[in-house]
Amino acid sequence: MMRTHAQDRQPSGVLQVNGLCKSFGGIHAVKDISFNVNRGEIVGLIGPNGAGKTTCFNLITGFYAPTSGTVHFDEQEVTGEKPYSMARRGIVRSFQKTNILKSLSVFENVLTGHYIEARQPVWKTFFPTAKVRQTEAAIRDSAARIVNTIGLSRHMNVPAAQLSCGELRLLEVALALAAKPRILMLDEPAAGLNSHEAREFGNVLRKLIGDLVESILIVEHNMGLVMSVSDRVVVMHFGQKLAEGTPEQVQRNSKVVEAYLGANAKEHS
Ligand SMILES: Nc1ncnc2c1ncn2[C@@H]1O[C@H](COP(=O)(O)OP(=O)(O)OP(=O)(O)O)[C@@H](O)[C@H]1O
Repeated sequence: MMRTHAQDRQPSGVLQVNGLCKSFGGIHAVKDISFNVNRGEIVGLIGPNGAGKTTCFNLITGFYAPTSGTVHFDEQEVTGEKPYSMARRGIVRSFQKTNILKSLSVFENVLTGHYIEARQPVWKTFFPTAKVRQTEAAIRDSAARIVNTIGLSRHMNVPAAQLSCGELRLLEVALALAAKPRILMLDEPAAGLNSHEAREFGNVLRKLIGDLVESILIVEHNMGLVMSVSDRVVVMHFGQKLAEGTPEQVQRNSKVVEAYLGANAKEHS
């Protein structure tokens, strides 16, 4: 399925975040954040260090319960549900490195992700009934499709230990895709990538929309990647929403420029 650009469509909200707040003791990490992620969109969530992006991400994926505010997915309230429940609904996040088994091949890693999702014990593979054989074939087809879409088919049988940094980042996304996300949640997926690898990574993300996932929410410091891949960008600063708009709009927004310049000035002082 080809990607239809989000702006060509009627917006239809997959994820709605409303008035979300999270405090840790006296620290207000997230203060009254509201935004939508619509079907067919990639939304970038950006902001200087400590702005509250990861906290916001953890609230949406169920790793933290909000102090107040709501999260709706497909018009159903999911506020405060546990991560496994969010994942079952289709809100799936990727994890850096931790889920990759270095001695297994790319294909085997993605297969493993499917077994976890299908809750089919691997031993059943050795005593297959017709139904198990059918599930097995569907799992292998799905894993192959994911590896192809993610652009790692050349490395299908290569152990993960031999992959480059850029390929490992793609494999992390592939593992998340094995859990059949509707909205894919990526927290700094391009960490450590050079500009060429980040561009390739962005191209892959765009291919996923409308094919393997409905939407993507990406938290990322690599501005080149966020601005080239996102349909809309939400900017956070000191826990609050500072701006929202197309990449062009937020890059021209003087409050956004000031927030980043201020943060950089602090880092370099
Ligand atoms: N578990 C926690 N306990 C106490 N304070 C926390 C906790 N998690 C985050 N914070 C604080 O909340 C604020 C927002 O942090 P958060 O990690 O969400 O920001 P961020 O925008 O993701 O930053 P970065 O880009 O550096 O990862 C920071 O002041 C941070 O110190």
